Amino acid sequence: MVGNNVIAVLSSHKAVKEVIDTQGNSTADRPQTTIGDTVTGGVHMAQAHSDDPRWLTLRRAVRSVLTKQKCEEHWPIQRAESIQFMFDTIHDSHSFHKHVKRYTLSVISSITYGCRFPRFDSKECADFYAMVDKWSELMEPGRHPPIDLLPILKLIPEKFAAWRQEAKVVRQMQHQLYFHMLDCVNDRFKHNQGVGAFMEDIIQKKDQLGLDRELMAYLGGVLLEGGADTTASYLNSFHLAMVAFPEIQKKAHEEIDRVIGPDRIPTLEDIADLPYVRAIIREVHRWRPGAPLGLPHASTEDVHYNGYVIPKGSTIFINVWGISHDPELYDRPEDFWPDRFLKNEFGTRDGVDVSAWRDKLIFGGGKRICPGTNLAYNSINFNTTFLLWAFNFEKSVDPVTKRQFTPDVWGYSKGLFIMPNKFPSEIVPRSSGHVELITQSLQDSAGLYAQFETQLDTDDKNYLESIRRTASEF
Ligand code: HEM
Repeated sequence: MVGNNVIAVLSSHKAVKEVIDTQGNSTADRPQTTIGDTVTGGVHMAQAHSDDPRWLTLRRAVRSVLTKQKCEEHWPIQRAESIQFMFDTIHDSHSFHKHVKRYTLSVISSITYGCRFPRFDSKECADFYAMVDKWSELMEPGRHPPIDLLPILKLIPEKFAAWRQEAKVVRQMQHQLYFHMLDCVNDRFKHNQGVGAFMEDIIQKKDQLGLDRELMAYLGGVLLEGGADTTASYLNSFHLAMVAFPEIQKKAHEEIDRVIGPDRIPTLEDIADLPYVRAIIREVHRWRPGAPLGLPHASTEDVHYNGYVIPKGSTIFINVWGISHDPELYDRPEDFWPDRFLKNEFGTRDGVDVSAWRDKLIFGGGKRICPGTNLAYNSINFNTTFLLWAFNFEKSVDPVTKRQFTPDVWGYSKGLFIMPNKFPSEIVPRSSGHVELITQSLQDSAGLYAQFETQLDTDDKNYLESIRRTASEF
Protein backbone atom coordinates (compact mmCIF):
# COMPACT_ATOMS: atom_id res chain seq x y z
CA MET A 1 0.00 0.00 0.00
CA VAL A 2 1.36 3.48 -0.92
CA GLY A 3 -0.43 6.49 0.58
CA ASN A 4 -4.12 5.59 0.33
CA ASN A 5 -3.60 3.65 -2.88
CA VAL A 6 -3.30 -0.15 -2.92
CA ILE A 7 -0.87 -1.47 -5.54
CA ALA A 8 -1.39 -5.08 -6.69
CA VAL A 9 1.35 -6.78 -8.67
CA LEU A 10 0.13 -9.84 -10.59
CA SER A 11 2.96 -12.33 -10.76
CA SER A 12 1.45 -15.44 -12.35
CA HIS A 13 -0.35 -16.28 -15.58
CA LYS A 14 -3.36 -17.41 -13.55
CA ALA A 15 -3.60 -14.09 -11.72
CA VAL A 16 -3.39 -12.10 -14.98
CA LYS A 17 -6.05 -14.28 -16.57
CA GLU A 18 -8.45 -14.06 -13.64
CA VAL A 19 -7.94 -10.43 -12.65
CA ILE A 20 -7.22 -8.65 -15.93
CA ASP A 21 -9.01 -10.83 -18.51
CA THR A 22 -11.93 -12.49 -16.72
CA GLN A 23 -12.76 -9.50 -14.51
CA GLY A 24 -11.85 -7.08 -17.30
CA ASN A 25 -14.93 -4.91 -16.80
CA SER A 26 -13.65 -3.99 -13.33
CA THR A 27 -9.94 -3.68 -14.16
CA ALA A 28 -9.90 -1.70 -17.42
CA ASP A 29 -9.31 1.69 -15.85
CA ARG A 30 -6.00 3.56 -15.67
CA PRO A 31 -4.68 5.18 -12.49
CA GLN A 32 -4.94 8.94 -12.19
CA THR A 33 -1.90 10.67 -13.69
CA THR A 34 -2.01 14.38 -13.08
CA ILE A 35 1.23 14.99 -14.94
CA GLY A 36 0.06 12.90 -17.92
CA ASP A 37 -3.29 14.69 -18.01
CA THR A 38 -1.59 18.09 -17.77
CA VAL A 39 0.34 17.17 -20.91
CA THR A 40 -2.51 15.68 -22.92
CA GLY A 41 -5.58 17.37 -21.48
CA GLY A 42 -7.08 13.91 -20.82
CA VAL A 43 -7.53 13.03 -24.50
CA HIS A 44 -4.78 10.41 -24.71
CA MET A 45 -6.23 6.98 -25.35
CA ALA A 46 -3.63 4.99 -23.40
CA GLN A 47 -4.20 7.18 -20.30
CA ALA A 48 -7.96 7.71 -20.62
CA HIS A 49 -10.28 6.44 -17.91
CA SER A 50 -12.45 3.46 -18.79
CA ASP A 51 -15.71 5.33 -18.01
CA ASP A 52 -14.79 8.10 -20.47
CA PRO A 53 -16.91 7.42 -23.58
CA ARG A 54 -14.15 8.96 -25.70
CA TRP A 55 -11.81 6.08 -24.75
CA LEU A 56 -14.19 3.49 -26.26
CA THR A 57 -14.65 5.59 -29.40
CA LEU A 58 -10.90 6.01 -29.85
CA ARG A 59 -10.23 2.35 -29.12
CA ARG A 60 -12.80 1.17 -31.66
CA ALA A 61 -11.34 3.49 -34.26
CA VAL A 62 -7.78 2.29 -33.59
CA ARG A 63 -8.77 -1.36 -33.64
CA SER A 64 -10.50 -0.90 -37.00
CA VAL A 65 -7.19 -0.03 -38.68
CA LEU A 66 -5.16 -2.73 -36.95
CA THR A 67 -7.22 -5.90 -37.47
CA LYS A 68 -5.42 -8.93 -38.86
CA GLN A 69 -6.97 -8.34 -42.27
CA LYS A 70 -6.15 -4.60 -42.31
CA CYS A 71 -2.56 -5.37 -41.33
CA GLU A 72 -2.32 -7.61 -44.40
CA GLU A 73 -3.27 -4.55 -46.46
CA HIS A 74 -0.52 -2.54 -44.73
CA TRP A 75 2.02 -5.23 -45.55
CA PRO A 76 3.43 -3.76 -48.82
CA ILE A 77 4.50 -0.47 -47.21
CA GLN A 78 5.73 -2.28 -44.10
CA ARG A 79 7.90 -4.50 -46.31
CA ALA A 80 9.13 -1.57 -48.41
CA GLU A 81 10.14 0.30 -45.23
CA SER A 82 12.06 -2.80 -44.08
CA ILE A 83 13.91 -2.79 -47.40
CA GLN A 84 15.05 0.78 -46.72
CA PHE A 85 15.93 -0.23 -43.15
CA MET A 86 18.28 -2.95 -44.54
CA PHE A 87 19.67 -0.57 -47.18
CA ASP A 88 20.39 2.07 -44.52
CA THR A 89 22.06 -0.56 -42.34
CA ILE A 90 24.29 -1.68 -45.21
CA HIS A 91 25.45 1.91 -45.80
CA ASP A 92 25.76 3.11 -42.20
CA SER A 93 25.60 0.20 -39.79
CA HIS A 94 26.84 2.29 -36.85
CA SER A 95 23.57 4.24 -36.89
CA PHE A 96 21.50 1.06 -36.55
CA HIS A 97 19.49 2.44 -33.60
CA LYS A 98 18.48 5.46 -35.72
CA HIS A 99 17.48 3.24 -38.64
CA VAL A 100 15.29 1.21 -36.28
CA LYS A 101 13.57 4.36 -35.02
CA ARG A 102 13.06 5.76 -38.50
CA TYR A 103 11.67 2.46 -39.72
CA THR A 104 9.14 1.92 -36.92
CA LEU A 105 7.86 5.52 -37.03
CA SER A 106 7.73 5.68 -40.82
CA VAL A 107 5.61 2.52 -41.02
CA ILE A 108 2.99 3.73 -38.57
CA SER A 109 3.00 7.24 -40.01
CA SER A 110 2.45 5.90 -43.55
CA ILE A 111 -0.50 3.85 -42.35
CA THR A 112 -1.96 6.58 -40.17
CA TYR A 113 -1.26 9.75 -42.16
CA GLY A 114 -0.08 8.56 -45.57
CA CYS A 115 3.30 10.30 -44.95
CA ARG A 116 6.59 8.47 -44.68
CA PHE A 117 9.92 9.67 -43.29
CA PRO A 118 12.92 8.81 -45.48
CA ARG A 119 15.44 10.03 -42.87
CA PHE A 120 15.75 9.88 -39.11
CA ASP A 121 16.35 13.62 -39.44
CA SER A 122 13.13 14.17 -41.46
CA LYS A 123 11.54 17.08 -39.61
CA GLU A 124 8.51 15.29 -38.16
CA CYS A 125 10.53 12.20 -37.25
CA ALA A 126 13.13 14.28 -35.39
CA ASP A 127 10.37 16.34 -33.70
CA PHE A 128 8.57 13.17 -32.63
CA TYR A 129 11.61 11.61 -30.95
CA ALA A 130 12.58 14.91 -29.31
CA MET A 131 9.07 15.01 -27.81
CA VAL A 132 9.16 11.36 -26.73
CA ASP A 133 12.53 11.87 -25.01
CA LYS A 134 11.20 14.88 -23.09
CA TRP A 135 8.01 13.07 -22.20
CA SER A 136 9.81 9.95 -20.94
CA GLU A 137 12.06 12.19 -18.85
CA LEU A 138 9.03 13.96 -17.37
CA MET A 139 7.26 10.69 -16.51
CA GLU A 140 10.37 9.00 -15.05
CA PRO A 141 9.35 7.52 -11.68
CA GLY A 142 10.77 9.55 -8.79
CA ARG A 143 11.68 12.59 -10.91
CA HIS A 144 8.83 14.70 -9.51
CA PRO A 145 6.96 14.78 -6.19
CA PRO A 146 4.21 12.10 -5.90
CA ILE A 147 1.30 14.47 -6.58
CA ASP A 148 -1.23 11.70 -7.26
CA LEU A 149 -0.54 10.16 -3.84
CA LEU A 150 -0.36 13.48 -2.00
CA PRO A 151 -2.74 15.81 -3.91
CA ILE A 152 -1.87 18.70 -1.58
CA LEU A 153 1.38 18.97 -3.58
CA LYS A 154 -0.68 20.25 -6.51
CA LEU A 155 -1.07 23.53 -4.61
CA ILE A 156 2.63 24.35 -4.97
CA PRO A 157 2.86 27.40 -7.30
CA GLU A 158 4.04 26.77 -10.84
CA LYS A 159 7.35 28.61 -10.45
CA PHE A 160 8.34 26.06 -7.75
CA ALA A 161 6.78 23.05 -9.50
CA ALA A 162 9.20 22.02 -12.25
CA TRP A 163 6.79 19.33 -13.44
CA ARG A 164 4.23 21.93 -14.51
CA GLN A 165 6.76 23.82 -16.61
CA GLU A 166 8.09 20.63 -18.19
CA ALA A 167 4.56 19.37 -18.86
CA LYS A 168 3.74 22.61 -20.68
CA VAL A 169 6.76 22.17 -22.95
CA VAL A 170 5.81 18.58 -23.83
CA ARG A 171 2.19 19.60 -24.42
CA GLN A 172 3.34 22.29 -26.82
CA MET A 173 5.59 19.85 -28.68
CA GLN A 174 2.75 17.33 -29.01
CA HIS A 175 0.28 19.94 -30.17
CA GLN A 176 2.64 21.32 -32.80
CA LEU A 177 3.40 17.89 -34.22
CA TYR A 178 0.01 16.17 -33.97
CA PHE A 179 -1.99 19.13 -35.33
CA HIS A 180 0.55 19.61 -38.11
CA MET A 181 0.27 15.94 -39.13
CA LEU A 182 -3.52 16.22 -39.15
CA ASP A 183 -3.33 19.37 -41.28
CA CYS A 184 -1.12 17.54 -43.80
CA VAL A 185 -3.87 14.95 -44.28
CA ASN A 186 -6.51 17.68 -44.58
CA ASP A 187 -4.43 19.50 -47.22
CA ARG A 188 -3.95 16.37 -49.28
CA PHE A 189 -7.62 15.67 -49.03
CA LYS A 190 -8.53 19.13 -50.29
CA HIS A 191 -6.40 18.48 -53.36
CA ASN A 192 -7.94 15.05 -53.92
CA GLN A 193 -4.64 13.34 -53.14
CA GLY A 194 -5.91 10.77 -50.66
CA VAL A 195 -3.85 7.57 -50.35
CA GLY A 196 -6.29 5.58 -48.20
CA ALA A 197 -4.58 6.55 -44.92
CA PHE A 198 -6.40 5.89 -41.64
CA MET A 199 -6.78 9.58 -40.76
CA GLU A 200 -8.47 10.26 -44.08
CA ASP A 201 -11.19 7.85 -43.03
CA ILE A 202 -11.36 9.40 -39.57
CA ILE A 203 -11.70 12.93 -40.98
CA GLN A 204 -14.63 11.76 -43.10
CA LYS A 205 -16.32 10.09 -40.15
CA LYS A 206 -15.48 12.68 -37.51
CA ASP A 207 -19.07 13.88 -36.98
CA GLN A 208 -20.43 10.36 -36.84
CA LEU A 209 -17.72 9.41 -34.31
CA GLY A 210 -18.08 12.63 -32.34
CA LEU A 211 -14.40 13.57 -32.69
CA ASP A 212 -13.26 17.18 -32.48
CA ARG A 213 -9.94 18.45 -33.86
CA GLU A 214 -7.98 17.76 -30.68
CA LEU A 215 -9.29 14.19 -30.32
CA MET A 216 -8.43 13.47 -33.95
CA ALA A 217 -4.94 14.92 -33.51
CA TYR A 218 -4.33 12.76 -30.43
CA LEU A 219 -5.83 9.68 -32.05
CA GLY A 220 -3.10 9.85 -34.69
CA GLY A 221 -0.46 10.79 -32.12
CA VAL A 222 -1.25 7.81 -29.89
CA LEU A 223 -0.74 5.49 -32.85
CA LEU A 224 2.66 7.04 -33.54
CA GLU A 225 3.61 6.64 -29.88
CA GLY A 226 2.28 3.08 -29.63
CA GLY A 227 3.86 1.92 -32.86
CA ALA A 228 7.33 3.44 -32.59
CA ASP A 229 9.43 2.78 -29.49
CA THR A 230 7.78 -0.53 -28.55
CA THR A 231 8.75 -2.34 -31.74
CA ALA A 232 12.09 -0.50 -31.64
CA SER A 233 12.73 -1.93 -28.16
CA TYR A 234 12.29 -5.45 -29.54
CA LEU A 235 14.57 -4.83 -32.55
CA ASN A 236 17.31 -3.30 -30.40
CA SER A 237 17.14 -6.14 -27.85
CA PHE A 238 17.35 -8.60 -30.74
CA HIS A 239 20.46 -6.78 -32.01
CA LEU A 240 21.99 -6.91 -28.52
CA ALA A 241 21.31 -10.64 -28.17
CA MET A 242 22.77 -11.46 -31.60
CA VAL A 243 25.99 -9.56 -30.85
CA ALA A 244 26.32 -10.96 -27.34
CA PHE A 245 25.53 -14.59 -28.22
CA PRO A 246 27.19 -15.47 -31.57
CA GLU A 247 26.57 -19.21 -31.20
CA ILE A 248 22.83 -18.59 -31.29
CA GLN A 249 23.14 -16.39 -34.34
CA LYS A 250 25.12 -19.17 -36.03
CA LYS A 251 22.29 -21.65 -35.50
CA ALA A 252 19.77 -19.15 -36.89
CA HIS A 253 21.96 -18.55 -39.95
CA GLU A 254 22.17 -22.30 -40.58
CA GLU A 255 18.38 -22.56 -40.50
CA ILE A 256 17.88 -19.53 -42.76
CA ASP A 257 20.47 -20.74 -45.26
CA ARG A 258 18.77 -24.13 -45.40
CA VAL A 259 15.20 -22.81 -45.77
CA ILE A 260 15.65 -19.57 -47.73
CA GLY A 261 19.19 -19.48 -49.14
CA PRO A 262 21.01 -16.43 -50.49
CA ASP A 263 19.14 -16.03 -53.80
CA ARG A 264 15.87 -14.47 -52.70
CA ILE A 265 14.64 -11.99 -50.12
CA PRO A 266 12.58 -13.62 -47.33
CA THR A 267 8.81 -13.26 -47.27
CA LEU A 268 6.50 -12.99 -44.27
CA GLU A 269 5.31 -16.55 -44.95
CA ASP A 270 8.83 -17.97 -44.42
CA ILE A 271 8.49 -17.63 -40.66
CA ALA A 272 6.25 -20.73 -40.63
CA ASP A 273 9.24 -22.83 -41.75
CA LEU A 274 11.77 -21.27 -39.35
CA PRO A 275 11.23 -22.79 -35.89
CA TYR A 276 14.57 -21.56 -34.54
CA VAL A 277 13.94 -17.97 -35.67
CA ARG A 278 10.50 -18.17 -34.03
CA ALA A 279 12.18 -19.43 -30.86
CA ILE A 280 14.57 -16.45 -30.94
CA ILE A 281 11.63 -14.04 -31.23
CA ARG A 282 9.88 -15.61 -28.24
CA GLU A 283 13.09 -15.64 -26.26
CA VAL A 284 13.78 -11.92 -26.92
CA HIS A 285 10.28 -11.14 -25.61
CA ARG A 286 10.86 -13.32 -22.54
CA TRP A 287 14.42 -12.18 -21.87
CA ARG A 288 13.88 -8.42 -22.27
CA PRO A 289 10.13 -7.63 -22.40
CA GLY A 290 9.68 -4.08 -23.79
CA ALA A 291 7.25 -3.15 -20.99
CA PRO A 292 8.45 -5.13 -17.94
CA LEU A 293 5.43 -4.12 -15.84
CA GLY A 294 3.00 -3.48 -18.70
CA LEU A 295 0.95 -0.29 -18.42
CA PRO A 296 -0.81 0.08 -15.06
CA HIS A 297 -4.51 -0.81 -14.83
CA ALA A 298 -6.85 0.41 -12.11
CA SER A 299 -9.89 -1.27 -10.53
CA THR A 300 -13.30 0.38 -10.61
CA GLU A 301 -14.83 -2.20 -8.21
CA ASP A 302 -13.55 -4.62 -5.58
CA VAL A 303 -11.90 -7.51 -7.40
CA HIS A 304 -11.54 -10.99 -5.89
CA TYR A 305 -8.68 -13.35 -6.57
CA ASN A 306 -7.54 -16.44 -4.71
CA GLY A 307 -9.07 -15.31 -1.40
CA TYR A 308 -7.67 -11.76 -1.72
CA VAL A 309 -9.64 -8.59 -2.33
CA ILE A 310 -8.11 -5.93 -4.54
CA PRO A 311 -10.15 -2.90 -3.47
CA LYS A 312 -11.81 -0.48 -5.85
CA GLY A 313 -9.36 2.25 -6.86
CA SER A 314 -6.25 0.05 -6.69
CA THR A 315 -3.42 0.25 -9.20
CA ILE A 316 -2.67 -3.12 -10.82
CA PHE A 317 0.56 -4.07 -12.56
CA ILE A 318 1.19 -7.16 -14.70
CA ASN A 319 4.61 -8.37 -13.59
CA VAL A 320 5.75 -9.44 -17.05
CA TRP A 321 9.39 -9.41 -16.03
CA GLY A 322 8.86 -11.46 -12.87
CA ILE A 323 6.76 -14.07 -14.67
CA SER A 324 9.18 -14.40 -17.57
CA HIS A 325 12.15 -14.80 -15.23
CA ASP A 326 10.48 -17.08 -12.69
CA PRO A 327 12.88 -19.98 -11.94
CA GLU A 328 9.90 -22.19 -11.13
CA LEU A 329 8.68 -21.75 -14.71
CA TYR A 330 11.94 -21.58 -16.64
CA ASP A 331 15.30 -23.33 -16.53
CA ARG A 332 18.21 -20.84 -16.58
CA PRO A 333 15.76 -17.90 -16.61
CA GLU A 334 18.47 -15.23 -16.88
CA ASP A 335 20.14 -16.84 -19.90
CA PHE A 336 19.30 -16.03 -23.49
CA TRP A 337 18.49 -19.57 -24.60
CA PRO A 338 15.93 -19.81 -27.46
CA ASP A 339 16.24 -23.62 -27.52
CA ARG A 340 13.86 -23.75 -24.53
CA PHE A 341 11.04 -22.94 -27.01
CA LEU A 342 11.96 -25.94 -29.16
CA LYS A 343 11.34 -28.25 -26.19
CA ASN A 344 7.77 -27.01 -25.80
CA GLU A 345 5.61 -24.15 -27.03
CA PHE A 346 5.91 -22.15 -23.81
CA GLY A 347 9.60 -22.76 -23.20
CA THR A 348 8.88 -23.98 -19.68
CA ARG A 349 10.66 -26.49 -17.46
CA ASP A 350 9.46 -30.08 -17.57
CA GLY A 351 6.32 -30.64 -15.51
CA VAL A 352 5.16 -27.01 -15.31
CA ASP A 353 1.35 -26.77 -15.32
CA VAL A 354 0.45 -24.58 -18.30
CA SER A 355 -3.34 -25.00 -18.06
CA ALA A 356 -3.77 -21.33 -17.03
CA TRP A 357 -1.06 -20.07 -19.41
CA ARG A 358 -1.63 -16.57 -20.72
CA ASP A 359 0.19 -16.16 -24.03
CA LYS A 360 1.39 -12.77 -25.36
CA LEU A 361 1.77 -11.34 -21.89
CA ILE A 362 3.99 -8.57 -23.25
CA PHE A 363 0.96 -6.98 -24.90
CA GLY A 364 -0.98 -6.57 -21.65
CA GLY A 365 -4.52 -7.83 -21.26
CA GLY A 366 -8.23 -7.51 -20.74
CA LYS A 367 -10.04 -4.58 -22.31
CA ARG A 368 -6.78 -2.63 -22.57
CA ILE A 369 -4.83 -5.24 -24.48
CA CYS A 370 -2.50 -3.66 -27.01
CA PRO A 371 -4.45 -3.01 -30.22
CA GLY A 372 -1.21 -2.99 -32.25
CA THR A 373 -0.38 -6.68 -31.74
CA ASN A 374 -0.97 -7.77 -35.37
CA LEU A 375 1.09 -4.96 -36.83
CA ALA A 376 3.85 -5.50 -34.26
CA TYR A 377 4.06 -9.23 -35.02
CA ASN A 378 4.29 -8.63 -38.77
CA SER A 379 7.16 -6.22 -38.16
CA ILE A 380 8.93 -8.44 -35.69
CA ASN A 381 8.57 -11.67 -37.68
CA PHE A 382 9.67 -10.13 -40.95
CA ASN A 383 12.52 -7.97 -39.67
CA THR A 384 13.98 -10.71 -37.50
CA THR A 385 14.06 -13.04 -40.49
CA PHE A 386 15.27 -10.32 -42.82
CA LEU A 387 18.06 -9.09 -40.52
CA LEU A 388 19.32 -12.63 -39.93
CA TRP A 389 19.15 -13.39 -43.64
CA ALA A 390 21.06 -10.23 -44.60
CA PHE A 391 23.68 -9.62 -41.88
CA ASN A 392 26.32 -10.96 -39.54
CA PHE A 393 26.08 -9.18 -36.18
CA GLU A 394 29.57 -8.98 -34.72
CA LYS A 395 31.31 -7.57 -31.67
CA SER A 396 33.27 -4.43 -32.43
CA VAL A 397 37.05 -4.53 -32.05
CA ASP A 398 39.09 -1.78 -30.41
CA PRO A 399 41.44 -0.56 -33.18
CA VAL A 400 44.29 -0.01 -30.70
CA THR A 401 44.10 -2.92 -28.26
CA LYS A 402 42.44 -5.28 -30.81
CA ARG A 403 40.21 -6.47 -27.99
CA GLN A 404 36.57 -7.33 -28.69
CA PHE A 405 33.92 -5.21 -27.04
CA THR A 406 31.19 -7.33 -25.40
CA PRO A 407 28.03 -5.28 -24.86
CA ASP A 408 26.46 -5.04 -21.43
CA VAL A 409 23.28 -7.13 -21.62
CA TRP A 410 21.95 -5.23 -18.59
CA GLY A 411 22.55 -1.75 -20.03
CA TYR A 412 18.98 -0.54 -20.47
CA SER A 413 17.03 2.70 -20.07
CA LYS A 414 14.66 2.95 -17.11
CA GLY A 415 10.91 3.56 -17.19
CA LEU A 416 7.69 1.78 -18.13
CA PHE A 417 9.11 0.94 -21.57
CA ILE A 418 12.77 -0.12 -21.70
CA MET A 419 15.36 0.16 -24.47
CA PRO A 420 18.95 -1.13 -24.62
CA ASN A 421 21.56 1.61 -24.36
CA LYS A 422 23.49 2.25 -27.55
CA PHE A 423 26.54 0.00 -27.87
CA PRO A 424 29.21 -0.43 -30.56
CA SER A 425 28.95 -3.41 -32.93
CA GLU A 426 29.71 -4.34 -36.52
CA ILE A 427 26.79 -5.28 -38.78
CA VAL A 428 28.19 -6.79 -41.95
CA PRO A 429 26.22 -7.91 -45.04
CA ARG A 430 26.53 -11.67 -45.49
CA SER A 431 27.53 -11.38 -49.16
CA SER A 432 27.54 -9.00 -52.11
CA GLY A 433 24.59 -11.01 -53.47
CA HIS A 434 22.53 -10.02 -50.40
CA VAL A 435 23.43 -6.37 -50.93
CA GLU A 436 22.47 -6.60 -54.58
CA LEU A 437 19.03 -8.08 -53.85
CA ILE A 438 18.26 -5.41 -51.23
CA THR A 439 19.45 -2.61 -53.51
CA GLN A 440 17.38 -3.93 -56.42
CA SER A 441 14.33 -4.21 -54.20
CA LEU A 442 14.78 -0.60 -53.01
CA GLN A 443 14.68 0.51 -56.63
CA ASP A 444 11.70 -1.70 -57.43
CA SER A 445 9.76 -0.18 -54.51
CA ALA A 446 10.10 3.43 -55.77
CA GLY A 447 6.50 3.50 -57.04
CA LEU A 448 5.14 2.26 -53.73
CA TYR A 449 7.17 4.76 -51.67
CA ALA A 450 6.04 7.58 -53.98
CA GLN A 451 2.42 7.36 -52.76
CA PHE A 452 3.63 8.32 -49.29
CA GLU A 453 6.10 10.98 -50.40
CA THR A 454 3.85 13.70 -51.81
CA GLN A 455 4.52 16.17 -48.96
CA LEU A 456 8.25 15.79 -48.41
CA ASP A 457 10.41 18.87 -47.88
CA THR A 458 13.44 19.72 -50.01
CA ASP A 459 15.97 18.09 -47.66
CA ASP A 460 14.06 14.80 -47.78
CA LYS A 461 13.70 14.96 -51.56
CA ASN A 462 17.43 15.60 -51.96
CA TYR A 463 18.23 12.73 -49.65
CA LEU A 464 15.99 10.35 -51.60
CA GLU A 465 17.60 11.40 -54.83
CA SER A 466 21.01 10.67 -53.38
CA ILE A 467 20.17 7.19 -52.06
CA ARG A 468 18.40 6.27 -55.28
CA ARG A 469 21.44 7.42 -57.22
CA THR A 470 23.65 5.26 -54.99
CA ALA A 471 21.31 2.34 -55.59
CA SER A 472 21.27 2.77 -59.36
CA GLU A 473 25.08 3.04 -59.51
CA PHE A 474 25.51 -0.18 -57.57
C1 HEM B 1 6.41 -5.02 -29.63
C2 HEM B 1 5.53 -4.08 -29.79
C3 HEM B 1 4.53 -3.65 -28.76
C4 HEM B 1 4.47 -3.91 -27.42
C5 HEM B 1 5.42 -4.75 -26.57
C6 HEM B 1 3.31 -3.23 -26.89
C7 HEM B 1 2.89 -3.28 -25.57
C8 HEM B 1 1.76 -2.66 -25.08
C9 HEM B 1 1.28 -2.78 -23.73
C10 HEM B 1 1.94 -3.58 -22.62
C11 HEM B 1 0.17 -2.00 -23.63
C12 HEM B 1 -0.71 -1.84 -22.39
C13 HEM B 1 -1.77 -2.94 -22.36
C14 HEM B 1 -2.52 -2.99 -21.06
O1 HEM B 1 -2.86 -1.94 -20.53
O2 HEM B 1 -2.75 -4.10 -20.53
C15 HEM B 1 -0.07 -1.40 -24.92
C16 HEM B 1 -1.10 -0.52 -25.19
C17 HEM B 1 -1.27 0.12 -26.38
N1 HEM B 1 -0.56 -0.12 -27.55
FE1 HEM B 1 0.98 -1.42 -27.77
N2 HEM B 1 2.70 -2.54 -27.91
C18 HEM B 1 3.41 -2.78 -29.07
C19 HEM B 1 3.12 -2.30 -30.34
C20 HEM B 1 2.10 -1.42 -30.62
C21 HEM B 1 1.79 -0.91 -31.94
C22 HEM B 1 2.54 -1.31 -33.23
C23 HEM B 1 0.74 -0.03 -31.80
C24 HEM B 1 0.01 0.79 -32.82
C25 HEM B 1 0.32 0.92 -34.03
C26 HEM B 1 0.38 0.00 -30.38
C27 HEM B 1 -0.63 0.77 -29.84
C28 HEM B 1 -1.04 0.72 -28.52
C29 HEM B 1 -2.11 1.55 -27.96
C30 HEM B 1 -2.91 2.63 -28.71
C31 HEM B 1 -2.26 1.17 -26.62
C32 HEM B 1 -3.22 1.76 -25.59
C33 HEM B 1 -4.45 0.85 -25.43
C34 HEM B 1 -5.43 1.36 -24.36
O3 HEM B 1 -5.01 1.94 -23.37
O4 HEM B 1 -6.64 1.14 -24.56
N3 HEM B 1 1.22 -0.86 -29.71
N4 HEM B 1 0.91 -1.82 -25.81
